Amino acid sequence: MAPRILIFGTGSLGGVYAWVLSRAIPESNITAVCRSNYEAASQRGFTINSTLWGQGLCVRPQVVRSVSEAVAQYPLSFDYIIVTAKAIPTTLSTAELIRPAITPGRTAVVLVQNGIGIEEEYARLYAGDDVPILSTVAYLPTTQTAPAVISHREVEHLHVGTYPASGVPDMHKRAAKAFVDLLTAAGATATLHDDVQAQRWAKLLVNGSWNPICALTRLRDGQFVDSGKKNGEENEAFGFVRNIMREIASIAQACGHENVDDKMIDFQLSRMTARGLPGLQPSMMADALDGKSLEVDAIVGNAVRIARDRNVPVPLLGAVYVLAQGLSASFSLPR
Ligand SMILES: NC(=O)C1=CN([C@@H]2O[C@H](COP(=O)(O)OP(=O)(O)OC[C@H]3O[C@@H](n4cnc5c(N)ncnc54)[C@H](OP(=O)(O)O)[C@@H]3O)[C@@H](O)[C@H]2O)C=CC1
Ligand SMILES: CC(C)(CO)C(=O)C(=O)O
Repeated sequence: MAPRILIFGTGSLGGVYAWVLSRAIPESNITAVCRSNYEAASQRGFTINSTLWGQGLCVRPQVVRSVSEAVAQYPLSFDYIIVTAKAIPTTLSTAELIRPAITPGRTAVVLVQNGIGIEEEYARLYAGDDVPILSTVAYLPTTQTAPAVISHREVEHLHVGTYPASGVPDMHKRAAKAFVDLLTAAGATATLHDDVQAQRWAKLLVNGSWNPICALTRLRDGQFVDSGKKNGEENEAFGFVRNIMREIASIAQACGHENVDDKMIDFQLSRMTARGLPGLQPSMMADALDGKSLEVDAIVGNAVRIARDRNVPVPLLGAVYVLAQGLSASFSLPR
């Protein structure tokens, strides 16, 4: 039987994964929890414009406003809950909000979110409940350009592993493999890892640097580097990004991920330089332009705290954290 899937927070990434999964399972098996794009998604479905797959691709999942509405329609039946809401603190946490849709022994929670340490509240809440927590790392540059209309470019790859990496029941490892097999059947690119945390740190090189820098400066990655060009002088903007990546790599290394090194930094930087101008708009920049709360703690603050615990000096990342935190706070002040 085709699995039944609940996508919680169906914006840019969630909309694209709804379309991807609809290539392997009936779209009626996919339920999308939506908020600001609810009207558009329920009336017209999601439209994906992709440089990889083509323009005007449409998917029409079941669209609901809440987890309780989804559960009322399909009680005890979700095999996967894919969390693609932003990893920001809310009064009732996302981990708590999805609880009614979880059937222990059946449902796996798939976290498709950037950052580090984002899995811990789920692992704490569901400890002993036989609920596999799958941690994933998404290379999928997407932006919602209008409600339920999403542009995607360049690359599509999901790294998947259990959280934690070891000491979990075999059933959790099987759930991770089954999810990778499902994406593969859908024609997507997914890699199964016994321990996905090194991949998380490798991606944090990109998100911990570019996301806050682009949010703070309102410049895309290529535009930011271009802003640092001076005749005959070293590009300070490029050097700044590299130095932040070096700080993130030194935290990763202190956590035992030695392959997050200068070579990997060069690789991540080369992806940006290959793109040219104007460059990519990271998801945190999209939120800053919309005046929304930023994923500051998931993407920067947690790494800074790990650095402090391990006595790793991160002066640049620490400064970026304080500034991005201030920017995020500014959006909730009355003007
Ligand atoms: N965009 C990208 O290129 C990439 C993003 N990521 C990561 O993936 C995650 C998702 O990012 P992205 O898709 O860009 O985010 P979006 O903001 O585009 O989508 C998140 C969606 O979740 C909805 N949502 C949040 N809370 C609720 C709720 N309580 N009930 C219903 N809906 C809710 C939001 O609604 P509303 O509009 O009302 O806020 C929004 O539609 C983030 O962690 C991001 O860092 C990873 C790789 C690439
Ligand atoms: C930088 C990017 C697009 C990489 O996929 C990303 O993860 C984000 O926008 O948050």
